[in-house]
Amino acid sequence: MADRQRWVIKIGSALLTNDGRGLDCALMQAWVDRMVALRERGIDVVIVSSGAVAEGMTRLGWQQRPDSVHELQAAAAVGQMGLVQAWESRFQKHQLHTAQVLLTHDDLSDRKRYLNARSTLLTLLGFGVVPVVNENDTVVTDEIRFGDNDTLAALVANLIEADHLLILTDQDGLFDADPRSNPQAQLIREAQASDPRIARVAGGGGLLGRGGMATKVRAGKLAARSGAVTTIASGRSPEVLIELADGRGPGTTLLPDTSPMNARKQWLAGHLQMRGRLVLDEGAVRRVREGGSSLLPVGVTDVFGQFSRGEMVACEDAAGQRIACGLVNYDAADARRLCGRKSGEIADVLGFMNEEELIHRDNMVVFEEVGRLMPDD
Ligand SMILES: Nc1ncnc2c1ncn2[C@@H]1O[C@H](COP(=O)(O)OP(=O)(O)O)[C@@H](O)[C@H]1O
Ligand SMILES: N[C@@H](CCC(=O)OP(=O)(O)O)C(=O)O
Repeated sequence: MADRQRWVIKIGSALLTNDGRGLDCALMQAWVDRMVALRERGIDVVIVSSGAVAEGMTRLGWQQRPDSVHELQAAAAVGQMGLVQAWESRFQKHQLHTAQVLLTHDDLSDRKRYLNARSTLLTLLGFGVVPVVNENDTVVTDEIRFGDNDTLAALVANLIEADHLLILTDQDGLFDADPRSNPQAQLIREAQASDPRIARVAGGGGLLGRGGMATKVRAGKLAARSGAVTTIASGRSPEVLIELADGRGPGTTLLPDTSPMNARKQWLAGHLQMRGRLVLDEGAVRRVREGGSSLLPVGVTDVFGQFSRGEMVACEDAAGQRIACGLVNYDAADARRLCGRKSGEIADVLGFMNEEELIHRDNMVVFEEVGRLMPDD
């Protein structure tokens, strides 16, 4: 859990559908081949795929995007079939499965549904499945929609605490003016996601998509809340996926204000409910507080509550004072069995081993570390 990265890759309608001429299956295959290469390098991928309306219009033989909401919803329902078929069959070539995940705004604003969506996505990734997310266009109305998939992708990046949000579009990145109308425009290579100047140069989009650059810049700002770095790049060259993984920087990079790790930890602390408590002995308290260490089972004396692997638990000292909280690598029953045991004994005690620590440092927030109070549980 601690050492694999998670990337959300958002692909816009114009790119995916050959500017509305139909799904570009050859380009999709090229992306899929690179996504499989990313997975082999330890990067799990969630795709946010636009294009349902555009593909639905092609399938229904419509030349003009309709104004009526019901016609748009009907087109999205038709086109969504094409999208999922196309993604599934491209991944099938690599013996991998995809999963369709259709979300609405309500799903992410209701706490219970938010946590359910989070668990489902993480479970899918754990099974080696590639989730393909889109807005559930058939049931949303204007008042309750995300509005564009750039925003949806950023919220998905928050949901799964992604390391990276990659927005693939039809331009090389964010320019200092819209390059469609200003051929002299210059590419902006890097900026703080919160910099108001980038919001000023980002304009609206083309005929098929919705948001243009304005929503992509806003998505970068949203994604930064949970520590994700955003890259806006051209999807016409699928090699950008590999270049990014190599640390080369195509397109425009939008950075969180604090370090990605700190932002992610603050997000975790503020957004996940605590499901249980671990009581730490003095040595573990010291190591977690002062030594910057992960929490090992040997330093845990008691476990309270029912929780699953990957859920948030509180860490307390013997007097009940909260020291930290974090995402736990073992469920409550296994954590109980591991109390006081050395990491080398985990496989003997449980018959398997996920990780040698109960909570990895990267998934742990120590109170002083982020200078804020923990959420209520
Ligand atoms: N400052 C800018 N830099 C680059 N592109 C811009 C800028 N302002 C507006 N745009 C427009 O945004 C478009 C991409 O957005 P959009 O059409 O919504 O794509 P997608 O379908 O990939 O979401 C570009 O084709 C471009 O015309
Ligand atoms: N849910 C819609 C998304 C529309 C949308 O945001 O498009 P885009 O700006 O191309 O990412 C669809 O699939 O058509």
